[in-house]
Amino acid sequence: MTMKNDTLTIAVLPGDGIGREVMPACLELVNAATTMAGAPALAFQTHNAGAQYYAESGDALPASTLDACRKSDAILFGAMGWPDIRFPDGTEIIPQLDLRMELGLFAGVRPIRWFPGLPRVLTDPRAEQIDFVLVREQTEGLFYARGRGEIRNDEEAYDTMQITRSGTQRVTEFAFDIARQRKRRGKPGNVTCVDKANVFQSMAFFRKVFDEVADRHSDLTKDHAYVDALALNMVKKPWTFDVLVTENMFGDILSDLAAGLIGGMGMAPSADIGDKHGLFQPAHGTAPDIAGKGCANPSAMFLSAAMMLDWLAAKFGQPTLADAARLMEGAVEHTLSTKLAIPMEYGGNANCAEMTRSVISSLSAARKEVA
Ligand SMILES: NC(=O)C1=CN([C@@H]2O[C@H](COP(=O)(O)OP(=O)(O)OC[C@H]3O[C@@H](n4cnc5c(N)ncnc54)[C@H](O)[C@@H]3O)[C@@H](O)[C@H]2O)C=CC1
Ligand SMILES: CC(C)CC(=O)C(=O)O
Ligand SMILES: [Mg+2]
Repeated sequence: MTMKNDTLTIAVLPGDGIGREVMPACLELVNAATTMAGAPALAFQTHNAGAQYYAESGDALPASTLDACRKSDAILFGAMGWPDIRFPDGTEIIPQLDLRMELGLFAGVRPIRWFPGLPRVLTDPRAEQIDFVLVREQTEGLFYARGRGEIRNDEEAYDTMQITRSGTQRVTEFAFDIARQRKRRGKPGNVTCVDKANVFQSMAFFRKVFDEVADRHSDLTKDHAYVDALALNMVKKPWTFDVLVTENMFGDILSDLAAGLIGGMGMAPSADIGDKHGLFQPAHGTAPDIAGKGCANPSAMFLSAAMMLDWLAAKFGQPTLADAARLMEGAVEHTLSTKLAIPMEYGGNANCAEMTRSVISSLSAARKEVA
């Protein structure tokens, strides 16, 4: 695909809570990195959505915002939701789930890797080798129940899990693609199907379709794990993981557990990818407990934006955008490994503004390392 003109349009949705704090920091860094890399200009267009906007306007995801997301080249998303702001039926305002459905963002890509300089949560020195990708199905699974669940009476409530052949095939194919890309960089080239096929028919079906897809990828290996044992091994030996693929709800839970392995949500980026669209957001939420204090770690937002630049580089054949992504990752790594700034999330003194300043000032060092 070629670019329509010289500029790529990025729909920016800061959202709520710390989403509004880490987003401006991120735009500053992306501007600095793309300029340094000589990459095409990105036009950021900010749009309203989220719980706070709902409280002001009565609309959580305006049609104009959704339309802008559809028309944009990529979407950069902070975080949305606020426990005290709810729809009249009591449900939480989480427009990101609507965006996933509306834009067909079926693959939640959640890489977890340890960065030199981070305090080790796990005592085993092999924890420094943690580097795996969790691929979460995002358009069905147990989240299918959203808006469909039923509290039948004061004694019973029901939610339904949906697993389809097409939904499982596409996310599994996606996971094998990632494993192949990683294998080229020396990783094992293995995909683990994470399920609960010993109990649920839906999960046995997920595993069956996974196996059919795996048979088409003889250059890669596969295995299976029940989600409970997988959770155990995620804590005991996460350095053995390569690519994991799983259902929506399991993926939601495991991705926060995975972030815990490297010390917190502030280092956990993610990408929501579909056939046409890509939305990039940290895996964390709006963090009401720290919002407004300026102390959020913006690194997950930075690393999510780097994933966006890589995705745009591949989509539009613009390698300088990938160069900018390497600069951003390198700058985060340099900041942490030299202890130029230690995020408050990790017991340091660097608030969001200080982390941002340090990462931007580390771009030059990252450029020397990349060269
Ligand atoms: N993708 C999204 O927009 C998501 C939205 N949410 C929404 O966010 C709200 C809060 O949810 P929680 O369950 O509290 O999850 P959360 O991810 O917002 O926070 C969990 C814990 O991690 C900490 N944390 C998260 N990001 C951090 C960062 N960048 N730097 C330092 N510490 C960080 C928070 O302070 C909190 O202690 C809810 O309304 C929820 O629905 C939750 C998860 C994802
Ligand atoms: C608010 C949630 C539904 C979203 C979430 O937790 C996530 O995307 O990880
Ligand atoms: Mg989550």
